[in-house]
Amino acid sequence: MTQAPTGLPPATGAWREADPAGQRRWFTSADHVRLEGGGTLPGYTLAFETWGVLNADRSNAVLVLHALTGDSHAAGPAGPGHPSPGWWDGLIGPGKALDPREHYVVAPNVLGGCQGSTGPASTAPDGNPYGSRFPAVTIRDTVTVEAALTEALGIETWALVLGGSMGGMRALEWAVSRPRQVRRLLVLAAAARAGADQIAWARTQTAAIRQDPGWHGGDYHDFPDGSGPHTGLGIARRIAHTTYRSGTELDVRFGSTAQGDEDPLRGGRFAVESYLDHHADKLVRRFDAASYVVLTEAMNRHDVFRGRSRDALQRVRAETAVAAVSSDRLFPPAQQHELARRITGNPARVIDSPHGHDGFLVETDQVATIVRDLLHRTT
Ligand SMILES: CC(=O)SCCNC(=O)CCNC(=O)[C@H](O)C(C)(C)COP(=O)(O)OP(=O)(O)OC[C@H]1O[C@@H](n2cnc3c(N)ncnc32)[C@H](O)[C@@H]1OP(=O)(O)O
Ligand SMILES: N[C@@H](CCO)C(=O)O
Repeated sequence: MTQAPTGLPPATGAWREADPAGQRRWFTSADHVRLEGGGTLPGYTLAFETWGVLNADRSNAVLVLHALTGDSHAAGPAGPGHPSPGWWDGLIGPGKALDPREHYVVAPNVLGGCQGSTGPASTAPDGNPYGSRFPAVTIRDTVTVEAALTEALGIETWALVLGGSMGGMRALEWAVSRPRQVRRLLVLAAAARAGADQIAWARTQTAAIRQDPGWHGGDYHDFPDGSGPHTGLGIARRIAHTTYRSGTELDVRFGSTAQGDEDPLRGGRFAVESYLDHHADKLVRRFDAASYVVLTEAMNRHDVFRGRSRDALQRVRAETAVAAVSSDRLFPPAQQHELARRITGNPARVIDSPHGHDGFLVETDQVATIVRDLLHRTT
């Protein structure tokens, strides 16, 4: 119950051991957190998974940060609490770019999430779900609580911090706000701040959730019938998933083909509609709509320059790589080239992929090459 996973005593907080069959553990802090937007949390829990062992001089720790609907299960097979295999299984494991025989890999579930960390569906101190009372969080807030987990794990400096999309925002914020703690940095498919186009797509999604009669102002978590804004969340996912893939990919894969023996002339679906329905159904089964809103809005507020000088990126001390996906229409490569130039003076690496924004999840071989190159650079 109070044993730190590395065998090290936690500086603050308490550890709770995991699913008996899984690797997931929880770090709980009773520290009161003051959030950037003015809200507060009277303590919090972060779920996380680890692979490998922290070495004697604590120099081999790697922080892996997930995207919007990801979780702490970055690697390994599906199992209890994890209906899918790890989302970066191609990157983490023996013989892979992040090898647990060499690295101590840590993957926390984000604050505000719904896969073990404190979020709107969690129980507040009064015994009821936070629901609409869950405060607004920012990417900086997520880093603040991850820094507490870092300290509790006995890690002073990360050998590498990496992530894509929202994970890339978190990684960048780590390197800007805590430059001495990040020796290497990999930002994939993310930008220094959210742009109007990303905020606009996000707004359409959060509006779909909030307009669902099941939303009830965000207070639906304890309805005994399990009802909630499931339709709105499904619509949000359909919109989002379209932005996560390229138009060319969708055209090549699906064209205007009908789904199975359905007839679009008689109310049946096109194959691409069925594909989006499938992704919507899958997300609704595994994700909380209020977490989706909280985290989407955290991404909208991402801005490493807020309250800092225009030279904020000059704070980064890490050996840095920024990577773009060639067909990303949500975070277009121009954003990563600009970010890379401002940190390193060079353009971003480009992952050649037809899969759009999701390329950072799909093209693990190319991501692995970038990780290996970065790890082997001398600093
Ligand atoms: C359960 C968890 O905890 S997962 C948490 C971590 N997940 C994430 O971070 C990201 C969430 N997932 C995703 O974004 C994407 O699914 C990715 C990027 C991981 C996978 O991308 P890809 O491998 O390219 O998969 P793709 O987009 O082609 O989708 C494949 C699915 O669509 C289904 N599909 C394909 N065509 C159709 C169709 N015409 N009609 C219905 N379904 C279809 C496939 O059967 C497959 O289903 P399955 O995933 O249930 O096996
Ligand atoms: N498809 C991924 C990436 C989003 O940026 C997710 O759902 O988390």
